Amino acid sequence: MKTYDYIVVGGGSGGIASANRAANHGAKVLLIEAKELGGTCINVGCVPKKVMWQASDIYQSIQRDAPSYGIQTNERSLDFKTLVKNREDYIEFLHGAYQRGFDNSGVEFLRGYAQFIDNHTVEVEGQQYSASHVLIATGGHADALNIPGGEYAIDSDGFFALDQAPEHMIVLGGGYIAAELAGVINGLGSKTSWAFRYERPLRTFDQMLADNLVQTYEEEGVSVYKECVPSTIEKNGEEYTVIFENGTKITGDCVLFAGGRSANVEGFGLENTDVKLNEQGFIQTDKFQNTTASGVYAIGDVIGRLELTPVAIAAGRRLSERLFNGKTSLYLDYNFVPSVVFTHPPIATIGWSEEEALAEYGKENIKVYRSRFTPMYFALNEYRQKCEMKLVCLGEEEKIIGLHAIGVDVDEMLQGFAVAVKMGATKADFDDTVAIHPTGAEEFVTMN
Ligand SMILES: Cc1cc2nc3c(=O)[nH]c(=O)nc-3n(C[C@H](O)[C@H](O)[C@H](O)COP(=O)(O)OP(=O)(O)OC[C@H]3O[C@@H](n4cnc5c(N)ncnc54)[C@H](O)[C@@H]3O)c2cc1C
Ligand SMILES: NC(=O)c1ccc[n+]([C@@H]2O[C@H](COP(=O)([O-])OP(=O)(O)OC[C@H]3O[C@@H](n4cnc5c(N)ncnc54)[C@H](O)[C@@H]3O)[C@@H](O)[C@H]2O)c1
Repeated sequence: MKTYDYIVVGGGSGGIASANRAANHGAKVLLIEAKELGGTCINVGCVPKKVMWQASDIYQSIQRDAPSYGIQTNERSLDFKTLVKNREDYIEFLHGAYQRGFDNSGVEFLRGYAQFIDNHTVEVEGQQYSASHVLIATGGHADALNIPGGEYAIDSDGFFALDQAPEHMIVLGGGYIAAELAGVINGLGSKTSWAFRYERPLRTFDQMLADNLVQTYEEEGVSVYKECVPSTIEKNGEEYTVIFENGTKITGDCVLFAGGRSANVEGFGLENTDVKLNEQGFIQTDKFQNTTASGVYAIGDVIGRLELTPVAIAAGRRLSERLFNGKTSLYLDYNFVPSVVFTHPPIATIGWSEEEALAEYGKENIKVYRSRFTPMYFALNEYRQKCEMKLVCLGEEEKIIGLHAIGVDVDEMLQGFAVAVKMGATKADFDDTVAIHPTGAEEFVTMN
C-alpha cells in the first residue's frame, strides 16, 4: 500500500487546483484522473464552448456589422473542421500545461479509475493507495432525455464531438447550456430552433435578462418555442422530428438536449465509505467541504451547489489552505458569486434578481435602477441591438445586492463590478465613481 497526505480523486478544475495548493504547502499528494486532465471545463465545457462562442461572434459580426463600418467582405464561409481542429489543438496544449504544473508543484499524477475500498483507501488497477485526507472531485455528467427516442438527442459532449455544422439544430432546455449553444450554432449560420418548457428560459435569472435574450434571438433568426415539453423524438432517415406535448413538431438534422447535470457518484465504491448523498443525489458537505466521513471532503459539481469552474477552484484551494496551511477557519462563501452566460449577446449577473429581492425584502425596501440603450458598437448599423442593465438596491443606504446586464461586452465588465458588490458598495458609491466614456460600462455609474 502506498501512503500519502492527500489523495485527490478527479483531475478537473477543482481537483487540480486543490492538489497543487496542497503540494505547494509541502503535502505529499496523489491525484487520480480516469480520462483527460482538466475535466469538464477544459475538455467539454467552458473552454471549447468559449472558442465556439468567439467563432460564432466573429462570423456573425462579419455579415451583420462589418458593412456598416464600410468594411466589405466578399463571401462569408466557415470551415467547421478547421475550427474544431484548432480548438482541440488548443485543448491538447492545456493538457500539457497541467502536467507541467504538477511537475512544478510535486503532485504525483496517476491515470486510472479510482475505486474506494474504505474512507481512506482507494484502488487503481489492483494497487491500493491511502491517505489521511481524501478529496472527491469527480464532477458531473449531463442528464439523459427520458422520452421515447430520447437517445437520438446529443448532449453538450456530443455537441463538441460534431465535425460538421448541422443544417438545422433543435435545442431543448432552458438553462445555461441550451441558451449558450443555441446562440453559438445560430451565429455560425445553422438554422436554429430553441424550445424550452416554461414561458421563459433562464428562470433563476432576473426576468429582464431572459426577456431581452429571447427577443434578441428572435431578431437574429432563432425560432423560439415557449412552453414546449418534448414527448417523443422520431427518426426519419437523416432527420429527426421532435414532438412536444402540446402537439408542436419540429424537424431537423440534429437534436441537442441540455436538461441539467447530475453528480458522478456511482461506480467507484462510495458505498464502502461513510459518505452520504443529499436528496438530489449530490454529495452532502458542510461549509468546510467536509463530507459525512471524517477526513473525506468533496468540492465542485459533485456537491451540486454552484456548478461553475471558479467555484470548484476556490473551494479546492481554500480546503487545502485549511488542511495544509493552518488556516483552520477558511471556507468558501457561496454568496455573491458572479456568473456570465455566453449567449449572443452575453449575460452578466451577480446577486439577487429583482423578483427574488422583492419577495425577500418587500417592495418598500427595494429600489431598482434600469438602463436600456443601443451600444455604440451598433451606432452605424441599422440593426440596433439593445443592451439592458439593472441595479437592485436594498434599504435606505441603497446597498447594491443585485447587478445584471445583457449586451455586447458585458461579459468582460462584470468581474470588476463584482468586487464592488461583494465589498458592499452602495448606489452612492457607484454615483461617486467617474464614468469612462464612451463605454457601455459607464451606464452602471450614471443610472438615474
Ligand atoms: C457545456 C458546458 C459549459 C460550461 N461552461 C462554463 C463556463 O463558461 N464557466 C464556468 O464557470 N463553468 C462552466 N461549466 C461548468 C464547469 O465546467 C464545471 O463547473 C467544472 O468543470 C466543475 O469542475 P469539477 O472539478 O467539479 O469537475 P470536473 O471538471 O467534471 O472533473 C471531474 C473529473 O473527475 C474524473 N473522475 C470521475 N470519477 C473518477 C474516478 N472514480 N476516478 C478518477 N477520476 C474520476 C472525471 O473524469 C473528470 O475529469 C460548463 C459546463 C458545461 C458542461
Ligand atoms: N457560462 C457558464 O458559467 C456555464 C455554462 C454552461 C453550464 N454551466 C453550468 O452547468 C450547469 C448545467 O447546465 P444545464 O444548462 O444543463 O442545466 P440548467 O440547470 O442550467 O438548466 C436545465 C434546463 O433544462 C430544462 N429541462 C430539464 N428537464 C427537461 C425536460 N425533460 N424537457 C425539457 N426541458 C428540461 C430545465 O427546465 C432547465 O431550463 C449550469 O447550471 C451551470 O452551473 C455554466
